[in-house]
Amino acid sequence: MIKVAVNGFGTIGKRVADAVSAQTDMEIIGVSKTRPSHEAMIAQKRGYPLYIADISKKESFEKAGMKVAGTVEEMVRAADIIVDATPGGVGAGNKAMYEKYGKMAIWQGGEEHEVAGYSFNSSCNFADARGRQFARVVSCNTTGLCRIIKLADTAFGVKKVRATMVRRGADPGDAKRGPVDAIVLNPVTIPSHHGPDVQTVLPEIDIVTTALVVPTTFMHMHIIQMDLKETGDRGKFLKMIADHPRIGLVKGYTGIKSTAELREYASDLGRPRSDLWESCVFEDSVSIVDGKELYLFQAIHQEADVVVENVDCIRAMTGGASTAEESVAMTNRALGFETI
Ligand SMILES: NC(=O)C1=CN([C@@H]2O[C@H](COP(=O)(O)OP(=O)(O)OC[C@H]3O[C@@H](n4cnc5c(N)ncnc54)[C@H](O)[C@@H]3O)[C@@H](O)[C@H]2O)C=CC1
Ligand SMILES: O=C(OP(=O)(O)O)[C@H](O)COP(=O)(O)O
Repeated sequence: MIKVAVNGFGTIGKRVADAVSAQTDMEIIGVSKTRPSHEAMIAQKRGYPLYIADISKKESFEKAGMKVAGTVEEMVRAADIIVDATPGGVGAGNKAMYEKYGKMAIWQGGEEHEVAGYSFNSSCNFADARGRQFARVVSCNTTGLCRIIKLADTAFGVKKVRATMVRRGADPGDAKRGPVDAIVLNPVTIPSHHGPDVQTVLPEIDIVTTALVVPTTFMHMHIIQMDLKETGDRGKFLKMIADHPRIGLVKGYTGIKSTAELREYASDLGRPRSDLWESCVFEDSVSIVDGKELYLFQAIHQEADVVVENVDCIRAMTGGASTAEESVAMTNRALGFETI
């Protein structure tokens, strides 16, 4: 059993903990919280040993009826590998602690590529993770871009990519963030960080991205155009998408044209937390113009797509599976996850 600790039990961390604990070859040995919040209560309910960054807060957890297993440092010592899902920028500060105890660690997309020197996506570079002490799972948008670009590149060769990300303003539980009434250019400058971030995984891809933020909470929407090296074949590409274990096809006949309907669909499917671990490509949007220009829309559930990638990254680094196909199949099976 691979002993996994989750440092930072928030939006991503709590999902990674549940996904890890569903696997037959991994176990959660601890999760960390800074305050006795509603998420700490859930950790306790799930039976995850609760560690705290600041041990002087122990009493406040105990007053709230929560058992504290120890400090984050003690949790790190007990683990084989740590998934660091602390807020962007905080995780890098934990590197010295992971180095001190010689532990493997995985950071999230809110950290710079340089924190690990290696960025991961299971559809693209699984084998390169083997034997590494550190890795970073790229951000939710970058994960969605990597999956579909790699697939198109495999099918027809990709000459260049131009993409725009329409990003959700805040996660559903994030009451403090906006915008409430604005379309925000984020950033105003071009490119957004997503293009260079894709190149940390797929360095040969010519890509420019732009991004804006809108007042929604569930999913990002990508408008993607790729110039192909060979003449594209729509039928072949749709079949490849349908066969991909991490990309789902939103069929035209479902009538789904929005993130709101996708959320309803995920909820009706009985997905935990309405999570869509797969990229959701709108079938009717997939178009090939003048033979070599591919266009499509895809929706990306920001809270979910990186979760399954973290599970695969654990296996890739620890040698728990020898190929991406093997790990992806194990991860999906344990979660009862079949793409839409
Ligand atoms: N929320 C999203 O849509 C996505 C987030 N990410 C990345 O995942 C990482 C985590 O983001 P979220 O889960 O959204 O953040 P979050 O704010 O929901 O959760 C972070 C958790 O870390 C805890 N924490 C804060 N400081 C800590 C410390 N010093 N030690 C231990 N725990 C601490 C907080 O209490 C909280 O539970 C970031 O790098 C972010 O960029 C990646 C993909 C999507
Ligand atoms: O990784 C994400 O987005 P990103 O791919 O745009 O960096 C998550 O949606 C977190 O984004 P946030 O930095 O807007 O909270």
